Formats: sequence, C-alpha cells, structure tokens
Amino acid sequence: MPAITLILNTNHTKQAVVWATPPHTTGTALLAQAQNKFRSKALATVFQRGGVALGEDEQLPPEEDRVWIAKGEAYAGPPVTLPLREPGDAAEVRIIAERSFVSDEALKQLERVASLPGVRVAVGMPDLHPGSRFPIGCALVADGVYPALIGSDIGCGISLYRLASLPARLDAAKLAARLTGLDEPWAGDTRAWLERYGVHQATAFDDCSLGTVGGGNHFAEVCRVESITDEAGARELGMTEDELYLMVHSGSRGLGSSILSSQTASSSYLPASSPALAPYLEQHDGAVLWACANRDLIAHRLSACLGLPGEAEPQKLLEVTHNSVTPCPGGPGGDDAHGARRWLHRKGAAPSDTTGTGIVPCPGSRGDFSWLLRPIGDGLLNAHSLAHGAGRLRARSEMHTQPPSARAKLVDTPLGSRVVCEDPALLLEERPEAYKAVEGVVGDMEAAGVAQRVLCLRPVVTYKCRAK
Ligand SMILES: Nc1nc2c(ncn2[C@@H]2O[C@H](COP(=O)(O)O)[C@@H](O)[C@H]2O)c(=O)[nH]1
Ligand SMILES: [Mn+2]
Repeated sequence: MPAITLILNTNHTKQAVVWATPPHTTGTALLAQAQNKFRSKALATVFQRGGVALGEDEQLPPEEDRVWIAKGEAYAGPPVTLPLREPGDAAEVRIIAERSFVSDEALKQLERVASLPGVRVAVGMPDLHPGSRFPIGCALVADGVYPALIGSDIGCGISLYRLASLPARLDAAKLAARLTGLDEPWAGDTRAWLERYGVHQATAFDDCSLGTVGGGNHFAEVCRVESITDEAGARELGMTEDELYLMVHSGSRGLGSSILSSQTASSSYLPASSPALAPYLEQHDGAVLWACANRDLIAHRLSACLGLPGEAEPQKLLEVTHNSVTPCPGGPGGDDAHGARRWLHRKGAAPSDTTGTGIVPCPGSRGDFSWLLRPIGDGLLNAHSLAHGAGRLRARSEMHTQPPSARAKLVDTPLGSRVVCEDPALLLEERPEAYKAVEGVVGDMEAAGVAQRVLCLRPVVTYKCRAK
C-alpha cells in the first residue's frame, strides 16, 4: 500500500506518514487523517506539490506521495519548477488600478508570471489579488499555454437569469428558508442534462457534483435592480426594476481540478509545438461546457425551490467564463508577426469580447452591490478583459478574528439581504469586509476607458451552503 507523507504547511519538520490507496486518498480523507495525526481540527486545506488545493472528492494523483496541510494560510511548500525565460524576451506588464488597493504580493506574482517564457502581455485588473502561487484578476497573452495559470477551477464564471416578477412583499428570510437540498446531488438525469451542452464524456463528477454551488467564493444570489445607468443597455438585456434575478457563480467543481492535476504531473508549459496541447485544450473546453451546464442546473434547482409564480424555467440573460484560455483575438497584440497563434489566459478576468449583448457582470460581495458593465475601447489596453469581481482584499485566515457573539449577525448584511451559509468558517471568511469595494473597481475601469456602467444589482438572498 503506498505511503503518503502529510506535512504541516507552517512547519515542514512536522510530518506524518499514512498508508492509503483510492478511494481513501481524497482531500476529505487525507484532511481527516491529518487532523487526527496532528491533533488539530483547525486544519482545513490539503495542498498538492506546487500549491494546488486537493478538492474534497478529488483523489491525490498516484504519482504524488506528499501533501502540505494548512489551516487557512497560503501554500508554503516547494514550488513547481517552471522553465526559465530567454534573456531579452520581455513581457509588458500593465495594471488597471488607480483607486483599488493592489497588494505588493499580488504585484510580485504578476511580475513573476510576466517573466515566464513565451508570456507577452500581463494585465492586472483592479480586482488583482494574490493566489496561492499565481495572481487572480489578470489576463495574460502567451505564445503557448500554462495550465497552472488558469488554475483548478477551469470554466468558473458567472451567469445571470431572470427568475420572476418582484413579489408585492419581498421577504428575504422567507425566500432563504425555501433554499434547501441544493447541496445534495441532483436526482435528475445528469447525462441527459450534460448532452444538451455538448458534454458527451461521462466523468466521476457528474452524478455527485453537477448542479451544486461548491464551496469557497461560489454563490447563487437572488437579486433585484437597484438602479439603471444605461437605459438602452438594460433594454437590450430586457431587465427592469420590477423583477427578481439570479446570479450564479460556480465552475467545474472537481473536474477542472482533476484536469490540472493530471496536467501538472506531465508538463507545466505547453508551447504550440507540444503534442500535449491539443489534449489539454480538449479537456479544458469540456470543463468550460460542464461549468456552464452546472450554473444552469443550479439556477433550475434554486428556482424550483423558490417556487415563485411566473416562468417555469429561469431565463438566462448573460454568461461569462472568467477562468479559461482561448486563442487571442486577432489584430495588433493578437497573433505574432508571423501569424502564429497566441493564447489569452484569463485567471479571474471577464472577457470583454463576448458575443450577444456583450454586457459583463462585476459582482461585489454578498454585502455590496454588483454591476453589469458594457465593455468599451479596442481591447488592447485590457487584453480584451475586465475585472471579474471586486476581488479579495483580505486573506481567508485574516477573517477568523471576529468575536463569536457577532457571528449570528453575519447572516444579515448591511444591504438588508439574507445569507444562507451554515458553514461557520466560510461565513466568516466570505464577509463583505473580505472584499475590495466594487465602486472603486468599477471606477478604475471607467477611468481607464475600458467599461461603462449599465445597471446596478442589490442582493436579496445569497446562497452558499446548508450544514453538512
Ligand atoms: N454578489 C456577490 N459577489 C460575491 C460574493 N462572494 C464573492 N463575490 C465576488 O465574486 C468574485 C468572484 O471571484 P472568484 O475569484 O472566486 O472567481 C469575487 O471577486 C467577489 O468580488 C457574493 O456572495 N455575492
Ligand atoms: Mn470564479
């Protein structure tokens, strides 16, 4: 039976060896072993080599024999070694953030990725903040593809739906109470649902995860229009102040993570000539479709729970994927001088070149407004991308200092909305104060001439999770 070494992330001399084979090598199983061995229930994250978190249901890849166990702090194990850059091969770094706070660590991470071989342009959006290894809130143009820059939640994004007419008396607590069973696997036919999105290959994640929000920053938020800045834009979307809407933020759950794990085991950089590029892109594109199907199923399930009078199905108004790699749009800054394809990596960045209305969401937090924006300009300054949200201001670990008596209040927000989050740690970590002010982020994009305001949304109920 293979030995797996559990290493304390904050003190690498503290190690424990466990003997485990699948199915006992999931994130949940290894975390339970670590909590037991190190006698600490506060341990919360299992990192793989290089800093990719092992998902709850995800198996540790068979070639890995050690993991780093953290409480909530950033990964402190050894980095995955990336190839060195050729001398004189400089990338351009731009930051679109005059008003929004961007930490030194985030800037350092952006500069580090800009120095990777083949990277041509690195743009930090106003929501730029540090990730475990790579920055979040950025768009990167490169000659090849770096799977690790897109990260484990391939296809994560935001979809917006019309739910129903605004009830005469809007009672957020009553609506919140109706949201039950959403963390359980969906009882319907996941295969048939996925086929509609062109996902023909079954995965281990379909039956257990499709249609569930997932942890972390993911959410499903019932909201209403607070104000309209651009009447024509609101009309294009068909949005009014008399209706309830639903914003869903989720991704490919464990699927993207399993794709990244298998990838990082083989290669960290896929230049155009790599035979591994096409297979990675095929898996990546499948995860993007899976994530889209997932958000629609979450909307379907949540709408059924609410049982509001009106349309049988939520009507999708817009959708963006903010973790992905796509061929760079043509024109200057796109392909290279010889017409070779370049790749646009978006790690927490919304595309500003979407089809349809082209309008893009910029969520704030559960206690802040969210904006719908119209991208403007030629896309060169901002690498055809916008901020994908307000962005994290404080690390999760910093959010645990709230005195316990204040916790009950966290389910009511300053905007009068209600939060369903029965995981006490997550309730603290996702407090509105953990995020930058969306006003500054939107203001930065307006000032840079890359976006205009269309409409502002106010949260009514934010769904995260029920107790396990
Ligand atoms: N309206 C809400 N916005 C939220 C909430 N929690 C987080 N957020 C925003 O979404 C983005 C998503 O970021 P990602 O890196 O996890 O993809 C984040 O930057 C926040 O600004 C919420 O509950 N409601
Ligand atoms: Mn996301």
